Amino acid sequence: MRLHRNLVFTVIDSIKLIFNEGEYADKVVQKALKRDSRWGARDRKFVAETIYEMVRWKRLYNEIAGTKDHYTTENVWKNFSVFATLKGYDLPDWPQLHGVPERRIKGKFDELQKVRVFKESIPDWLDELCVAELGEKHWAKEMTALNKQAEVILRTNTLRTTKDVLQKKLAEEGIETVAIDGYTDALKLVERANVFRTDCFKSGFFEVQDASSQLVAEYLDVKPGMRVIDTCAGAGGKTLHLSALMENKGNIIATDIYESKLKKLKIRTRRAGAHNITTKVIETTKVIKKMKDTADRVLIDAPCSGIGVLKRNPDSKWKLQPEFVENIIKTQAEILQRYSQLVKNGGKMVYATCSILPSENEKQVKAFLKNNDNFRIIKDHKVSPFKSGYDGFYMALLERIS
Ligand SMILES: C[S@@+](CC[C@H](N)C(=O)[O-])C[C@H]1O[C@@H](n2cnc3c(N)ncnc32)[C@H](O)[C@@H]1O
Repeated sequence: MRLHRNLVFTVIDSIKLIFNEGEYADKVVQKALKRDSRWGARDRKFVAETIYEMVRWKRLYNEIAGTKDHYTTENVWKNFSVFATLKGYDLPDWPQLHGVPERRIKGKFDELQKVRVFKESIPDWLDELCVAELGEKHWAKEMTALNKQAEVILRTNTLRTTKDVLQKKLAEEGIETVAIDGYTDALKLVERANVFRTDCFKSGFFEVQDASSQLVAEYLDVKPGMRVIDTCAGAGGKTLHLSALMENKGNIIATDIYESKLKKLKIRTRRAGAHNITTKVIETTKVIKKMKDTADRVLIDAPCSGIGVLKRNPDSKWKLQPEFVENIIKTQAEILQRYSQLVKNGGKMVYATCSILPSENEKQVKAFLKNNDNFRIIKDHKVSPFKSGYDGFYMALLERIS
């Protein structure tokens, strides 16, 4: 396999932005892909996947290359040479790649496979936390799954089209997809492509949304005509899904503490043709108080550690801090308590996270039920990245009974 100069230089520049400037990997990848409009699908795949691989395997590559956390251009090239050697690329005769110790790299890689924190390329504290929460055997499987590359999954917007029509139209635009068993509206891309450039996207025929995430809105058991409050709506991935499930009838109030996120939701709402969504920024507790006891359904897609989506956001491994996880667990308990008050008697609520830690999931629900005997749990569902092949998620369906 050959390496192409302009693609590799794009990767090197991107890695410096992520590691030295703290920029988000997904944003950097998006920017990198815009660098040269002549790049074909294979070039784009190389750039995106190499950036993600170098972020994902940062600790392992650092250990092999002997590089530390400050990424001088020289160190980034060293890490890249580890990547290229392990992936079996022929190293070209470029000055930056002179004297790469290929045999030593392979030997060190084999040696490090015995130590999980290097083998899986993960910070010590995160490994310890997950072992404590899940047990070593379970965590080892999840970690391996979370280090795989994320696939691109679309959710058909049934307000605009059907899954079959979408599949045909995307094929006409050169994008092959397959349906996935058990996920009603999902289509999986056979090969990575820039779906945002398609006419299908511009026409609002789909949203990009992981398969596991597509289970959450369905779990809420909404019906057309209901009053639904999506409390942590963000940019509205699940709000839009709720709107489609409600066939554009009824009323969805999408709230968040960040106006900027709700602004993005408004843009997406227009493209999707969703007419039953209004947005409300939670500036004070009054916003919530006014809506007390009014909702048929409440979705709490709570802020979380994001450990279930490390596959999609490998840079979170390096950005996440133990204090953040501790604090977010407290926030989740508060949010669950506060927003449960929106549910009217006989109404239902889903508490969901994209984490696989029991302390963010079933333990939160258990503690909530202990303090709120006016709610009962109907069911819950843990989505394991290892078993499903998609993101890790948790969802619990609760009902207000008095
Ligand atoms: C997991 S994300 C939501 C993702 C979104 N539901 C989607 O499907 O695209 C959690 C959201 O909760 C918001 N948030 C954090 N604290 C909050 C609070 N106290 N009340 C409401 N929203 C909050 C964050 O801004 C973030 O957008």
